Amino acid sequence: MLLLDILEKKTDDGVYIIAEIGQNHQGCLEVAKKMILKAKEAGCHCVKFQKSNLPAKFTRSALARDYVSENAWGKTYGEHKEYLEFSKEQYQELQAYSQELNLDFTASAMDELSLDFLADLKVPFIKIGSGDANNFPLLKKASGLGLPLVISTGMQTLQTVDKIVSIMEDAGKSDYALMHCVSAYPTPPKDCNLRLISMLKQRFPNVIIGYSGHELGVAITQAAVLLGARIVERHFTLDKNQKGSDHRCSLEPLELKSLIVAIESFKLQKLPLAAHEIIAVLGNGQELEEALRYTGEKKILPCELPCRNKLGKSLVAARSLHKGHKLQLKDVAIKVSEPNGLPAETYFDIVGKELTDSVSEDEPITGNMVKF
Ligand SMILES: CC(=O)N[C@H](C=O)[C@@H](O)[C@H](O)[C@H](O)COP(=O)(O)O
Ligand SMILES: C=C(OP(=O)(O)O)C(=O)O
Repeated sequence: MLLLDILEKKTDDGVYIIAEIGQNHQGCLEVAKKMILKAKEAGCHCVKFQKSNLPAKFTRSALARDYVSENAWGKTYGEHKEYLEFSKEQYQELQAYSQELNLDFTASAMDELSLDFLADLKVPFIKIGSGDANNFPLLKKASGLGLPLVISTGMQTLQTVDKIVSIMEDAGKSDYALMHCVSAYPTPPKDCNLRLISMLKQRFPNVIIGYSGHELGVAITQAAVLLGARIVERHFTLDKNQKGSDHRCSLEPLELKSLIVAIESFKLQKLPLAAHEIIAVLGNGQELEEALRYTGEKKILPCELPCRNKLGKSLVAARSLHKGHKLQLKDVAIKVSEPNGLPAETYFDIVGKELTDSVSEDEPITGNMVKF
């Protein structure tokens, strides 16, 4: 199945399934290849990795901070992330292997250099993860690459989602999808907020809506499809008990296969179903009911705050700036910063605002440094 056929609305049949290998390969190329093969055997259409250029994605102090966690692959967060990054040659090898298996191969671009990297690799589409959904310059650049985009919306407000759509519209882009997502690992069923899929479909009738899930099990993702999600992304693992932050909320091969078989059995032309019809189809479980309960507007949920604080993007100084300086866009970069600065969605709001304090290059621009 081609993602583009769904994005260009050439078919109203089929759900495109992405196995998010992410960093569950444990930094090992052979494990990554085995995962690609298992994803193919499970019936996926695409395998996805995460691509970062570390100094472009993180500030120096975010990379230097100690990473004390049972999931750490290094003493500092930078060493941990470096351990999990593949080189260009390794990407090429994984891409060639996926192509042999007739599987789409791509990654999320977690900074502007990684966008260039993936465009050079000629991936079939680029994923923008929730951590960059409020990174408006990255979205603008991505919208100009001539490649389809799949954009997640976890840990963001409705205002930010509206802005993503207006950036895409300004670029004349129609080959993109929005993924409903809640950035909590694992996401408790009551926070899955699945009805936001219907809200997104209504609000943006010309945009394909998908679901990137981080909950345990497969029933809630099946419900997402019955609500009309046309793209599904789930983290994938060979063994949930391995070391690593994402394994627990990932699907093992047999579970992923069972999800795909279930999705293939749905009569997509008859969708979307209402919440009570979904419960009738999938069975009456408390978790499903919680996930389908109407919770109102799209907002940043308390369960997403740990992820937003750890991996959300902030405004940082692109060069050292003095107190009294009036900020221009070229003064500001967007990175994961420790401590956090102003959230990335304020990027355009700070133009012309005066700094009340000096700030060094690569340090966060915080709210109390800017005269609003
Ligand atoms: C928001 C976002 O990027 N989330 C990603 C996709 O879901 C995750 O895979 C993170 O990369 C992962 O959880 C980070 O774990 P650690 O911090 O242990 O490397
Ligand atoms: C963070 C990512 O995705 P999501 O926000 O969909 O979990 C990603 O694809 O790297």
